[in-house]
Amino acid sequence: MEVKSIVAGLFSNTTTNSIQTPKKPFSAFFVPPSTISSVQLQKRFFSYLYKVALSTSQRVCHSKKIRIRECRRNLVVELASDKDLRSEVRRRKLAVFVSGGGSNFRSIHEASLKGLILGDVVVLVTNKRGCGGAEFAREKGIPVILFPKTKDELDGLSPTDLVAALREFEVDFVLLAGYLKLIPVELIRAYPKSIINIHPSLLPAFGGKGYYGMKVHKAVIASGARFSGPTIHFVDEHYDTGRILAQSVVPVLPNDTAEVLAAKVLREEHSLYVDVVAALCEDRVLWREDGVPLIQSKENQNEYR
Ligand SMILES: Nc1nc2c(c(=O)[nH]1)N[C@@H](CN(C=O)c1ccc(C(=O)N[C@@H](CCC(=O)O)C(=O)O)cc1)CN2
Ligand SMILES: NCC(=O)N[C@@H]1O[C@H](COP(=O)([O-])[O-])[C@@H](O)[C@H]1O
Repeated sequence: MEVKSIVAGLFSNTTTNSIQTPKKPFSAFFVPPSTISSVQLQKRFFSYLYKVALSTSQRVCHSKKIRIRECRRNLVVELASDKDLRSEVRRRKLAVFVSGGGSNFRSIHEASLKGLILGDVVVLVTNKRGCGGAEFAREKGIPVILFPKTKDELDGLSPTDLVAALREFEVDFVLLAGYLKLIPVELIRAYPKSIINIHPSLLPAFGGKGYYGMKVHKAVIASGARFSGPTIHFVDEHYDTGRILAQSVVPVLPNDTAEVLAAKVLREEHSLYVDVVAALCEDRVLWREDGVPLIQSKENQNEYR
């Protein structure tokens, strides 16, 4: 029998929307408060419960851990999988790559500060030291790295040095957000299934070399497409050909200009990117056997999208 049902049995008939208290105390352990102090009683109760749960968990649910915490004068016994405990205790470290204003970067940073993302932006990477994203990072005390090294940016890092720098920052995930240079194979090999990019169209349409920024939205309008929207995908060696992870749809209206469409898509990007990064940091991205990545619902572990 799974530990959860044993533990639930301890709290049968109690309402689930309040801190649970035992309905049928253990006669062997439940000594009327008049005999011993309530603190001693609680300690004895916790100890018993922990032994029961632990022994059962060792027999039945090796992947589960018992987390017993005292809530006011009552006991709440919860089951947490290794994954829950790990994701609960370890915030992920994020590197964001930008080339422009950085509104997606700002949105992710603010979501992190609000606790919507179980991770923190620990470094910003850009090919344009004066861009809006880099300025914002400096204002927030986030280190800025220049990449790549070019004739305009002699201080830029080489691919090898970039990988070393990201390792130094203990980066777990790399998020491209308006970065306009090709990510080198050295970084892709160093961070397998850990680099994602947001693109402002429904890939595979309107993607690839030459498709960035307003060029994308102008092409969508000119094509007569009735829908557009952002795509978040894993990054491989080529532009916009990595595995698609998430998309969101935006209607293209007959009198939409490229600028109007860009604004609608960008708004959708901010929401989608925060949701996807939150899933990444909570280990809710899983890979289907045919190689398609799926996002597990936070509310229902049996639902994916
Ligand atoms: N290895 C990868 N690197 C990058 C990817 C990727 O999927 N794999 N995505 C891009 C972002 N992007 C689309 O989402 C993109 C960015 C830039 C270009 C492009 O054509 N760039 C021009 C140069 C533009 C400039 O320097 O101003 C070019 O290469 O000629 C296409 C798609 C980020 N990196
Ligand atoms: N192909 C890459 C590309 O076009 N990326 C796009 O650049 C913009 C960056 O905005 P931001 O700097 O405000 O986040 C975003 O719309 C993003 O989808």
